[in-house]
Amino acid sequence: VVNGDDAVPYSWPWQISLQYERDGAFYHTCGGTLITPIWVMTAAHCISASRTYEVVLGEYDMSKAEGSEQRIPVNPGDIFVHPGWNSGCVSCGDDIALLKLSRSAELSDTVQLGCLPPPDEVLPNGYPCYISGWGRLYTGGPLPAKLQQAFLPVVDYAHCSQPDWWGSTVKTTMVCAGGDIKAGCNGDSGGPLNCQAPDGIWYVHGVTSFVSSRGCNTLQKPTVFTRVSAFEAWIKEIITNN
Ligand SMILES: CC(C)c1ccc(NC(=O)[C@@H]2CCCN2C(=O)[C@H](CCCC[NH3+])NC(=O)C(F)(F)F)cc1
Repeated sequence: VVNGDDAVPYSWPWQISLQYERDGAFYHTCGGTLITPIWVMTAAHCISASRTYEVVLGEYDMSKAEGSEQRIPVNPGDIFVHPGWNSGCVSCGDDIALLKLSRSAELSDTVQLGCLPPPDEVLPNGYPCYISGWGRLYTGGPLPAKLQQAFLPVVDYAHCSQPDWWGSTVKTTMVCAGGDIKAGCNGDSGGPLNCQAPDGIWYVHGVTSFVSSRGCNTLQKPTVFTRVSAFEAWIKEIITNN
């Protein structure tokens, strides 16, 4: 997250860290959202068939064990990438995947479920949301130890698809947010775009998908998220049938 700040510890308790194994150790590669005690939603582009994954819940400061962490392996056969995903075309959309954990997470003050928005709900321009993640602090920069967050207002499709913004690269199955000095960055992929409804409930409206290859916080290139409300039938189908 570029130009964000340290989140209040465990204030986004559905945020997870997706980690892959290399030489016996695990490394953060993407964010994700716990949507049921045993299912995690992340981005399809975070998944490589050849890797072994683990989900870390109840994480805050990656540099120390704080006692709330739960490390749960993901079995390779329990990774469901959206059938429409094309790894050579992030702008084609469908950048969403579901991971079934090898055991249920224990819910607590530090580990909670993220709520899915009403199906097909599209937020208006300027709606206040927050991105959270352990992605780079600036383009090409380091990963933070502590979970970061940044205020990222929605940029509606009419604005986001303008020629000098994302043009035809953005689709209506995506949500844009930001476009100024705050942005997601590499490593935030798969994480949530958190938006509070008038009744005070937080909903996860986006799965962090892409930023400009010219730099994470490029003006008029808002962070682009998979629009969760466009995929609720698929999410329900996968969870119901597996
Ligand atoms: C023009 C369109 C097809 C297009 C749009 C944006 C990009 N962006 C990028 O390639 C930048 C540079 C590093 C990774 N990255 C990204 O945007 C990657 C997704 C890459 C998927 C493609 N392999 N996502 C992220 O870094 C993010 F924002 F989710 F945290 C690439 C292509």
